[in-house]
Amino acid sequence: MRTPVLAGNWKMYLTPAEGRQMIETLRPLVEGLMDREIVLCPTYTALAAASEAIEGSNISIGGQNMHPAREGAFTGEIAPPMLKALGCRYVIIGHSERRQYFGETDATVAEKVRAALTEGLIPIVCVGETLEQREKGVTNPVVEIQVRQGLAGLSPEELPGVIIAYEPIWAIGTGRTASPDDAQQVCAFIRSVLAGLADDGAQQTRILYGGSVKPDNIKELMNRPDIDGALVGGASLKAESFARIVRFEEQ
Ligand SMILES: O=C[C@H](O)COP(=O)(O)O
Repeated sequence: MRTPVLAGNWKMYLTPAEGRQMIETLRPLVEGLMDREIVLCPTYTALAAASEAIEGSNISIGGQNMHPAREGAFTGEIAPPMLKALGCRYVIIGHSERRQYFGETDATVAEKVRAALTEGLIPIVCVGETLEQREKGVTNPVVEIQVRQGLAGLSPEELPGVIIAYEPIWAIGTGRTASPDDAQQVCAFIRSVLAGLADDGAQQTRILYGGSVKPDNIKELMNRPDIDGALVGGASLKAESFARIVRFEEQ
């Protein structure tokens, strides 16, 4: 039995005050839901306010990225122990926006995954194909390379400590969601790739879907056997819509 994960990625939105307000509104709407993990990933500057605002609740926080080193002369970067010190339990690694705009590769993803696990952070590792790759019919090989290289060097025992987020790039922020069946197909394929790395571990590893997840499609997505939750962008900025997603409630 895999515990569902509903994670909100605020990207470069919400100031500390706006983030705090969002969490204060969210808390009563998701209170008592202990059978799922509820995660918010604010900007670095909103992490401290979010950390205070979630205290005593069933909501956790995570970083959107981090540097793999524990410290060093890396202007503008944030180290894993700094995320930990702010109360983060999770960290998103290799989001397609990081890969597209900031030159992240499967090799840097692998380095960061290792650093996150060493620090006791749960990495949410993002993979997914472009529209061009989907149209060429190469989704599976593209995703397989990202999974294998991004998780390179992990032992079979470490695998269940990682969360994979399948996010087709063409579905991010476009309002165009992969159909639940298409998303299920790729998530099942990812699980088969994981099974090659760790037989039992693959059954325990959570695989999320991301890309225009909304209250009106979450239920259908969660009905699929290999989709264990969602990584939500736009719809996680408002407490009401994120709460509906967390509760698997259609509008
Ligand atoms: O990290 C979240 C994804 O990029 C999905 O974003 P979206 O829900 O706005 O499409």
